[in-house]
Amino acid sequence: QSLEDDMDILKGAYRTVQKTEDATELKKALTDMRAAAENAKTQTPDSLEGKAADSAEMKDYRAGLDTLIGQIDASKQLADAGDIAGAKAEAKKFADTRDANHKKFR
Ligand code: HEM
Repeated sequence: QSLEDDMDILKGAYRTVQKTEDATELKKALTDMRAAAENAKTQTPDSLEGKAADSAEMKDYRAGLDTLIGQIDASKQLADAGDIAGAKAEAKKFADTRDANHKKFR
């Protein structure tokens, strides 16, 4: 599963997170997003090709994904507690993390 595959999964599942009011569907989409973000951490983006895994740039890249994973977990906790509106409000923050990291690494 390539980084592009991971990003395509993030895109599709994020759309579901934003659209759905169904708790089961919401939780599944968040779980799918988390797995894709975890897999993306094992990859090297084209923009960082040749950088060592422990380089500052690669650490910054993985930190961006950890920020997203933290937000996904916060949203999932709210969804698990039955707070669908809260989970969706938390999920609005994903877009800031996406945009900031796309500026740096895409
Ligand atoms: C909700 C969060 C995010 C969504 C929906 C998203 C979505 C996407 C999409 C649709 C693409 C284009 C994929 C393609 O070419 O087929 C992409 C590319 C990319 N994204 Fe994201 N992204 C998200 C978060 C992030 C984060 C947090 C990072 C890094 C920390 C990141 C790094 C990248 C990079 C590096 C590319 C270019 C892929 C390459 O180098 O081949 N994205 N993203």
